Amino acid sequence: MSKPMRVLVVDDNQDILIACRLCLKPYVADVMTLANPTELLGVLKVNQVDVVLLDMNFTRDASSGEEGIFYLKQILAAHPKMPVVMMTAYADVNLAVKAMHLGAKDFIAKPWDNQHLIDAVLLMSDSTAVPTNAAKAPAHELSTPLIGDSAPMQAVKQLIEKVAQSDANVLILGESGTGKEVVAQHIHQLSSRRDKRFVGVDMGTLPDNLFESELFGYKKGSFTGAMQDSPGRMAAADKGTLFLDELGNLPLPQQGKLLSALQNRAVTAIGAQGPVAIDIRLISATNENLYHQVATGAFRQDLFYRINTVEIQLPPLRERGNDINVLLDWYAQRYTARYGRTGLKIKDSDRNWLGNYRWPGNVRELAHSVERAVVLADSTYLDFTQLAQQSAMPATEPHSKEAPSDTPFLLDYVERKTIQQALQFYQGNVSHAAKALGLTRGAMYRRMEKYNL
Ligand SMILES: Nc1ncnc2c1ncn2[C@@H]1O[C@H](COP(=O)(O)OP(=O)(O)OP(=O)(O)O)[C@@H](O)[C@H]1O
Repeated sequence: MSKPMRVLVVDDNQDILIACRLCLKPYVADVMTLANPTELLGVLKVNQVDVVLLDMNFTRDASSGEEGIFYLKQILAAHPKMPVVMMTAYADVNLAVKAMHLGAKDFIAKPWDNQHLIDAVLLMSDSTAVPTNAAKAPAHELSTPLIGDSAPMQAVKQLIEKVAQSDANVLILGESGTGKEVVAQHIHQLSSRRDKRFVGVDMGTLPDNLFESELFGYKKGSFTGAMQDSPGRMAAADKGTLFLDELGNLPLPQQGKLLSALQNRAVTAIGAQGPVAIDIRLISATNENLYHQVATGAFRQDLFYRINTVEIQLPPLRERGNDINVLLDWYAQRYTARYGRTGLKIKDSDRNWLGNYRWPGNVRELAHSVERAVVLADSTYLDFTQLAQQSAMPATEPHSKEAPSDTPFLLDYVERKTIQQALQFYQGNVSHAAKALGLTRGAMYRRMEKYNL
């Protein structure tokens, strides 16, 4: 965390206020909550607030988002530099875009992914430099170590070290949760660009209509609500590293625009007179089969060649042998310390089956499972009972029309099964499955975490 922050959450739903408080408390100095937005300016007057999380709708059943826009304008009129993050339902994304054009720094779709919420808030401590949540200030310490010395991970680490010495474009492939972003950060930190920015962009959640303004930037007055110049994320990464996550989801028209910026090594902001040169190291990642996409025409071959000078394939966790054990210990230590439960141990019998478990969600799933096992632990051992029960559930039951009568939580059962089937249908592609289910990727991950998928 860069500095202790004081966050104000404004939402008329008490459950949301509590959930935000619980989620953010360990990471910030204070989380204030406010159910009545009419008191907002008064609260801001008498309290030091570093970030405001603002709901878009306050009146019961309202969905226009106009209230959120109204209060956003009020905040920015009185505190022009206040970072405001809008909280919006999935269907409100267009409104959220409008809010960002009016000066909001970011938006979070409800239901949110906890890590996304935490990241969005923490990155606001640096929000004056770059317009949105994807820029990370130069850091000399790696935020996450790359745990694991199995043979496939040793090969990956060697490749990381080699490639870090050059400016070659890198494509990282691997299933969801295998650590693609962690690897990208390591490459940056080991490279000569380490003192400059690592700017990450999640292409999977970037709305199509924000692509150009977010990546290439815009000039003040170039469209309604463009109240100040915004450099865009490519320019923000100048001399540093640009990390394009979930690149496989990029629609073809945007692929063309990206390719031309990469070819010309220059970007033209919306409303600008001409291009500005950029010097970036590009790292891309996807869990899509890009070779297949190129073959079917869904991904441009020329763009593919440009981004994959060097390719790093991350093995799934189930193929990393003893790394599972090492990661179990590493995360156990981390979470027992975080929850004040040091001294808890992992039973040998649990280690055995966890070592053979398939870990479809890879390291992300392992980390969440250990955190939950710490929270549920009795006085001696981490409690993996929930994971054991869920992993024993049948993967699919295509011919069974009804849930078993002894299923304790019918809704959860049906939801889990539907998500599982969607994931299977899309061969583990979280973005596609989420889209088919009408969920954001964040909401999808939340459910995958809940059901240990
Ligand atoms: N080798 C590792 N050691 C420690 N933690 C790891 C490792 N690999 C991944 N993680 C942790 O697992 C989680 C998922 O990692 P990351 O976001 O990098 O995966 P990803 O492959 O980019 O996932 P997605 O494709 O879903 O975006 C993060 O919390 C990360 O810190």
